[in-house]
Amino acid sequence: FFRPPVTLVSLKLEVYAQKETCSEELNVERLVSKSLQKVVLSSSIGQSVKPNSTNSTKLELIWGSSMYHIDDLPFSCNSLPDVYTQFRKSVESKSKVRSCIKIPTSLGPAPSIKDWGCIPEITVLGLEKAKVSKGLAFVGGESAAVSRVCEYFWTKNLLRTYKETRNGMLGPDYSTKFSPWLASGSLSPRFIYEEVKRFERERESNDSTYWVLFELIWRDYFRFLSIKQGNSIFHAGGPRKVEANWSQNPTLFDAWRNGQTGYPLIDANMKELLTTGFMSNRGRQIVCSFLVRDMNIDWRMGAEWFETCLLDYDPCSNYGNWTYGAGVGNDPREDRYFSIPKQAQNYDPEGEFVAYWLPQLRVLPKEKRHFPGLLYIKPVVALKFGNTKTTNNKTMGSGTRTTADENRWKGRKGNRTQ
Ligand SMILES: Cc1cc2nc3c(=O)[nH]c(=O)nc-3n(C[C@H](O)[C@H](O)[C@H](O)COP(=O)(O)OP(=O)(O)OC[C@H]3O[C@@H](n4cnc5c(N)ncnc54)[C@H](O)[C@@H]3O)c2cc1C
Repeated sequence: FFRPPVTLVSLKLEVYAQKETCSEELNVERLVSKSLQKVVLSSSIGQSVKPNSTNSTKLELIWGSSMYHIDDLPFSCNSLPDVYTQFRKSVESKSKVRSCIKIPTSLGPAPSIKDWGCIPEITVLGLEKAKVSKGLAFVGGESAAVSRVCEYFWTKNLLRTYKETRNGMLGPDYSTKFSPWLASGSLSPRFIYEEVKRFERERESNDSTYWVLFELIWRDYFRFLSIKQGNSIFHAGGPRKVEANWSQNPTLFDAWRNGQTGYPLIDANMKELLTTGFMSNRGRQIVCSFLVRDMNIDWRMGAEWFETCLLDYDPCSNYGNWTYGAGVGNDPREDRYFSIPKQAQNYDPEGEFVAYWLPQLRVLPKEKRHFPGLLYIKPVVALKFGNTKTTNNKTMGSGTRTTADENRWKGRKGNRTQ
């Protein structure tokens, strides 16, 4: 599936798309380019013209997905720093974010294409519209994306407080919710950068206004890392080739993906993902840690489930974050355990989030909602560090991975995950 952010068939018969970095996407680029060379064109008088080197339709790939342009990095992608902070400090001091290109006043007439096809209604696909009162109703396209930037920054003034609210889990406004538009190419990170800078000039400049850029630099970092690390971001051992004895227990994995683990914080997050295609960053870190640390399940199964469900799925950010979460990413300091009792206490102290997604918990007093005991599903695994609220985030080591598990996985995901 090819999702070019901008695809224009001009009168010169060129197709423009954004340059991708990961192997499956690069393969699609090659296939599209090859197929375009075979496109038979109609001349102005309606005759078929044989494609040749001068008249065949060309695929023009343009770098456009990151905030810092790849050509403006102070190092080549192959010598990218292995630690995020080094990358961030380097680009912040040595590179400049390019301005957005001005929108042309006119693009000329649209090419005459008889049948554009149509996008099927979701009911035709056997799906139903989810009824979610506490979330953002994502609408596709650039206009909706720009409206969201305008709403979040200017109308609601939420950029001022982003750093304090960004770890929330419930509602439309604890974080920007820009990611689905960024992933589909409907929103440029350079546009967000310009709007942040304008906000800082016209309203206020503080830690929160900076923090949106800080997060967008993470996004850039994962994209550039995918060039440096190639397919190793899809491999069990990750870029560091860590040997670990992961399980692929289907019962445990199904409990996780269907939100039936017996831990309301995990189940509520997984139900949100299944229903809406979105999950907060806090939720993603918690369910990832639970899958790999408490369940010891192969992190790639989790990453692939996210790939299936997420509206903002992007191979670089998804597999990049999963490798970090599983402790196989290039920076071992990011190898963290998220204690469910502690996360529940800090980020959902009133049990509002879990009660929203798991209505059966609403009758319980707030302090019982995260550990409802016999009133809820029996936990499918015990927590590594028990149910105490005082457990700190811990760094854990990993064991040795078996060849049998590795072979089973190869069958599912092809070459990319060898
Ligand atoms: C296991 C896991 C998987 C993830 N998979 C994806 C994915 O497939 N696609 C995706 O876009 N993000 C992914 N993320 C990153 C992050 O969770 C989402 O970008 C964020 O939750 C989107 O919500 P938001 O736009 O409101 O973020 P905000 O908090 O408002 O952040 C603003 C923007 O910064 C970027 N950003 C923020 N955090 C991160 C991060 N950790 N890594 C990379 N970029 C970040 C995003 O583009 C985001 O839109 C993943 C994180 C984890 C822990």
